[in-house]
Amino acid sequence: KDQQKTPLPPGPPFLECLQITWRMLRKNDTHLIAEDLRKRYGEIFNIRLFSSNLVFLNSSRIMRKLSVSGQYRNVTNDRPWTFYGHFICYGCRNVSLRNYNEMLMKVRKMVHGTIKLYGDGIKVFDDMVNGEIQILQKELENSKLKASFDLCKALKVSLIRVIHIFLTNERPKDSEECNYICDTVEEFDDVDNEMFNSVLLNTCPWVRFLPGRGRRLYKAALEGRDKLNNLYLNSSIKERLKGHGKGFIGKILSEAEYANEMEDEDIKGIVGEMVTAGYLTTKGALSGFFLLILYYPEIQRRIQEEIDDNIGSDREPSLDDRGIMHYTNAAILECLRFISHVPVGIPHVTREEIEVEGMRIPAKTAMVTNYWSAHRSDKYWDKPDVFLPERFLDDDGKLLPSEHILRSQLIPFGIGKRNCVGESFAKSRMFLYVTSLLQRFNFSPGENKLPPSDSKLWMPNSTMMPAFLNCVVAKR
Ligand code: HEM
Repeated sequence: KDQQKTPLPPGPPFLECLQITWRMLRKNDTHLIAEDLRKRYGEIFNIRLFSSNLVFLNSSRIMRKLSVSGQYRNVTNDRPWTFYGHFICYGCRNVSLRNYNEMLMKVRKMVHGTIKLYGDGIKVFDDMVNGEIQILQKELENSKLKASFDLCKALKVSLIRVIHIFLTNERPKDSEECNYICDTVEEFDDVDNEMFNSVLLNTCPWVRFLPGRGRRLYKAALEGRDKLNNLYLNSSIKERLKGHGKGFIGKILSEAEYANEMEDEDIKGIVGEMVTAGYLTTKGALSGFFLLILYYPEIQRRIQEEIDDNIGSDREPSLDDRGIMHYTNAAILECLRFISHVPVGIPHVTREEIEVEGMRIPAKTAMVTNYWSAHRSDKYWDKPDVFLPERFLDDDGKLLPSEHILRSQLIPFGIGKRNCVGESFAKSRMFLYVTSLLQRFNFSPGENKLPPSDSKLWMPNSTMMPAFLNCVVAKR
């Protein structure tokens, strides 16, 4: 009786819910639909589908309240069932698709500890990434004769190489090995992404037994997964990497052996996830950043000025420089806000019924963390649809401190118990790539048309990135 008194969050009427769901399935632009609905219904709304509910959380305030505050956090951090998690990730044995329990906390702690960049010192990380950036720089230098260079493609190879070194602590031996690694990672990522978004397989898992698209996709995902496992976790590589205890795989294998709690499937799930999460998101972030500076040459010029004044041209940028590069940091933060690379995050699920701000969210309800609206709402941001790094600077041109109210609205990596474990890895690579490339090159639009500057107009995907990025690269 009491429950009936507390209403569900507001939302559109039943027929409109059906139309909305159909559009989400067809176009995958959940973030844009959700922003329209937020304007009508506010920070929490509900899309009702027969007996189930899909609740949208549309501001950092409400996401923080539900995932961080003690009253809620133990019951709002599970994940929904997905075909991908169940059939490809060995029954959700990676990090992102596990439910919130003691084992997840242990796995997160282990991954955090292993991913911790500065465990071996900033210098080791600088050297690893800078070595790869130098290879990319050489490629860019050779591109000067071409009228238009596909920067997306060059970044892709470079970032896959970084992930490979991060995992194994070894550089690819030669171009043949590098091509094989790139092909394997890309093949896995493409099919992984498609499968993650496949409505057909997520709603009707039995189609994997029938001839047709669903079965083909399922088989391709299994093949991609096994090829990746063979690349990184075959028995001789495991032996070698565990032996030197370096790189993510070496460290996690030693940790797992020590803790004696992880099975082969856990390691495979986690390593596969490091490849997809570690590569795709950062590729999206960097290609988005360089697209934006092609549209805003003034911003490119100001970053270069800051590099010239603080780092100069005689040495490579280092993570130690971050503290003095206020404008560059502001531009990176603004890029993360403006694009919202993972616009609707990974859904959370309630374990028990909860009441929040006079609304009831039943147990087992999927909650969509709508980062897009959190970053584009005019309630929290002045001119939200304008790319404006200055918004993160104070009157003296210094970066606003992280506890500043405006900075607390920016949550591209999520917050609370399920926040991104790769945040510092992603931010560090962004800083080094941006500063190292702008130190040596000017980027300008090429002859071909560019994708639109506003990610609102890009092809929607679970990780947003421009489809291509043709530009002219000139040595400074
Ligand atoms: C610009 C780059 C990146 C962005 C914008 C990003 C964003 C996110 C977001 C929004 C979430 C979901 C948070 C939630 O559910 O509340 C997440 C989770 C996660 N991210 Fe990232 N991420 C990035 C890079 C990375 C990297 C480089 C790695 C690994 C090397 C990584 C690994 C993960 C993992 C394992 C999770 C799941 C955490 C959990 O469920 O407990 N991410 N990320």
